[in-house]
Amino acid sequence: MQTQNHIAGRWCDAAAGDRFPVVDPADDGRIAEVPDSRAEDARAAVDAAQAAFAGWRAVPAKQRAALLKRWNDLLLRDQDRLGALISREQGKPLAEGRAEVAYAASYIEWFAEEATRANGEVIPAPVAGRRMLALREPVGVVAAITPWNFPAAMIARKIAPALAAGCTVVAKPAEDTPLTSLALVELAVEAGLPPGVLNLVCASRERTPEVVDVWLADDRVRKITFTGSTPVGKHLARESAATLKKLSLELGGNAPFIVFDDADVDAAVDGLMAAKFRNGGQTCVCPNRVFAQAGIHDRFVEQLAARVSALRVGPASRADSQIGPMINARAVEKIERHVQDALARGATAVAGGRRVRDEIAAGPHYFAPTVLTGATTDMLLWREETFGPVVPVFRFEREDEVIAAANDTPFGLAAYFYTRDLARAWRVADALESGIVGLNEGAIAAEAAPFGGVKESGYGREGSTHGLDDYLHIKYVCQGGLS
Ligand SMILES: NC(=O)c1ccc[n+]([C@@H]2O[C@H](COP(=O)([O-])OP(=O)(O)OC[C@H]3O[C@@H](n4cnc5c(N)ncnc54)[C@H](O)[C@@H]3O)[C@@H](O)[C@H]2O)c1
Ligand SMILES: O=C[C@H](O)CS(=O)(=O)O
Repeated sequence: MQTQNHIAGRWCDAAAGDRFPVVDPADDGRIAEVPDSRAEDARAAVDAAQAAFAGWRAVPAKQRAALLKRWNDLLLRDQDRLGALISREQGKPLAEGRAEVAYAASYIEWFAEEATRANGEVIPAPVAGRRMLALREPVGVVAAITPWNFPAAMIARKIAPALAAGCTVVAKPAEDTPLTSLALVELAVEAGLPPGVLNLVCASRERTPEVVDVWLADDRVRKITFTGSTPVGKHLARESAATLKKLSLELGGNAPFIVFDDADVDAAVDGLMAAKFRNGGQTCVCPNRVFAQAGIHDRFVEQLAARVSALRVGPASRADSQIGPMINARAVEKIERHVQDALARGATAVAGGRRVRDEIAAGPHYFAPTVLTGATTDMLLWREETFGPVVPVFRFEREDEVIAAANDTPFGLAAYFYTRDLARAWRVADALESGIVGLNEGAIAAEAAPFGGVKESGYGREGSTHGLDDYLHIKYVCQGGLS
């Protein structure tokens, strides 16, 4: 298990020698300790990335692609080991941990292919004697800051396009889940990544601002790519303005999930189960508010409650666990606060509604998969992202009413709706204010898709052919004297 920073091609402790613990959310048991970095370590990482940039950008794209392909193959070779590590430090069921490794690898494979397609343009000159070109060039040193909920996939979908574009990287994983990122960097080194191209520093929650503030202020860092909460995203946008860095912000969500009277209700329940309970609801694109039209509301709730009540809660060490522990005490406290607030304001729990602690779910961070009916817009879970296994159901009558409700949030990451009316499908897809729309589908994540939000869910796109653009800028070259 790799437990040191990686800077300039060397595995090393923090300069001050401090370390912090990484714990298993299933029981708060200590897994390992990793460096608790400070400003000195952050600067050393930028020094290394800057020193490596000229050489890395000069490597032919096909060679960069070959290295990424080797990295992809190594993740798949070690899928069981990495999946178990993800589940151990993040808590998700083992099957989800393994699936996340494949998901992370799919981004690396995708950008290995995209690396060789960063084509420029020759532009027809409007006047004689000139040759005009648009070149796509790597932006330079990229700082990547990632969350705990998908510790492999989130960092892979940042590092892969950055390296594909010819950028070099300094990265800081979430304090709750650094071990997965360290393991991925270890495999990148095994794949042949040159020293300084990819540098990773770990930091505790307390030391993270000190590390990231160095990167924000350093004008050698030309881009920040961040996935996490909207408040932190806004902080990074403010603080990076002084050196005008390029930004990609994948932030919080508050996804609506709408089921119309004309929907296939069975399919809608299947779609909600897939979208909502992946990673125990700790996913930025999880439905956070479910709207059921009056005609199918009761049938939909009855079917949903039965499915949710049957979900098995337990640690990743049990093969039959479907809902793992939440990441930490703060997460469970927020979920409990949302549920208790909703119940106090008139909601009814038709499934779950409380913490779980039994002989199987023996740790302190479990919450029962929950369905609340009678949800109203004065509840905390209306305006805040619960980030847990809680489904509040709001009843509605008309299409215009539910569109207004769905859009009544500062967030705009994902939205879902189920209908079999073709005209309604396009009316609603057009009207929803989100970067991602699931139409009769709850499982929308894929490396080929442009993933990102609007409004206060951020900007920039990860994955797809658009994902490389965030790591490139366009240089216009005009050659004269040719007539
Ligand atoms: N849009 C997406 O793709 C996406 C994906 C995953 C999570 N998220 C969002 O992230 C949130 C949950 O994840 P989280 O709790 O890890 O988010 P978070 O914002 O607390 O942390 C994300 C990262 O930012 C770092 N960070 C925290 N405070 C910082 C500061 N002051 N300066 C610099 N860095 C700081 C953390 O150490 C971590 O590495 C949710 O809102 C979720 O919706 C969004
Ligand atoms: O939590 C946020 C992730 O981006 C979700 S997904 O795995 O990309 O769908």
